[in-house]
Amino acid sequence: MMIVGLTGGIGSGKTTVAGMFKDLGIPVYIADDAGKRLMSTSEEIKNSIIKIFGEESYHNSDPNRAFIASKVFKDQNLLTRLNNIIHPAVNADFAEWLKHQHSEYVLYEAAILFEIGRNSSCDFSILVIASKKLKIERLQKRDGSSISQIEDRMANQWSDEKKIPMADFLINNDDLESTFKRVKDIHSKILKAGKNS
Ligand SMILES: CC(C)(COP(=O)(O)OP(=O)(O)OC[C@H]1O[C@@H](n2cnc3c(N)ncnc32)[C@H](O)[C@@H]1O)[C@@H](O)C(=O)NCCC(=O)NCCS
Ligand SMILES: Nc1ncnc2c1ncn2[C@@H]1O[C@H](COP(=O)(O)OP(=O)(O)OP(=O)(O)O)[C@@H](O)[C@H]1O
Repeated sequence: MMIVGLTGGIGSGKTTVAGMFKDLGIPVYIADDAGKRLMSTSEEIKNSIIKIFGEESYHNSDPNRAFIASKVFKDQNLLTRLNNIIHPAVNADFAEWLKHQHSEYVLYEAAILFEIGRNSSCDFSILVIASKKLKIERLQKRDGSSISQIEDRMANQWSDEKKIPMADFLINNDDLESTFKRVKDIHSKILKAGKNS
């Protein structure tokens, strides 16, 4: 089964795009959601996080995400340590999930893909982009985030300029109608590539 990686900077619209593939019948694995779930259910992850960030990082079994975010997006070394705890657990969870899927291909959606070399285990990669102005507007509307909170996260992700040449398919997520057209176009190209291989 083919694995298609879907990524994009914060607020680019990757979850919105993933939903469009889901509507076309494609199984979608959302790595950010899996990471969140595993942080709340795995004692091993919880203990490793508390070791680094202290007791304030959890309230019982609930991670204090705002507290952890306030630390890691200001300190690359701490973010790498957090990634090193969560990513192997997400990879194992994805491998297990994949065993139960029956489709020509599945979509693996993640905030960081190229940054951690995860694209090398994908058959194709899709990058969602939008202008910085649009991303900030959408995030402020969705989360009420401040510009500095958004910029801290952007600083920990590669720029679109760096990622664009690495992606097999690009989606410029301006308006939903043209994005859905592009999704259908990419979907048929992936299906065709699968038939020809
Ligand atoms: C730091 C945490 C607790 C903040 O939680 P919060 O609910 O505020 O954010 P959420 O997880 O919904 O992510 C929102 C956006 O932040 C950015 N972001 C999240 N993790 C990362 C990361 N490791 N590197 C760069 N940007 C990131 C992305 O643009 C993402 O879409 C959380 O993001 C986290 O645990 N991140 C590290 C693990 C990870 O890489 N997760 C993503 C793929 S598994
Ligand atoms: N083409 C679009 N037109 C208008 N609003 C959009 C469009 N695409 C996405 N949005 C809105 O912008 C916000 C961000 O989109 P979405 O959550 O899909 O982005 P994301 O890349 O997954 O974000 P994050 O990086 O925070 O996980 C959402 O509220 C979504 O409904």
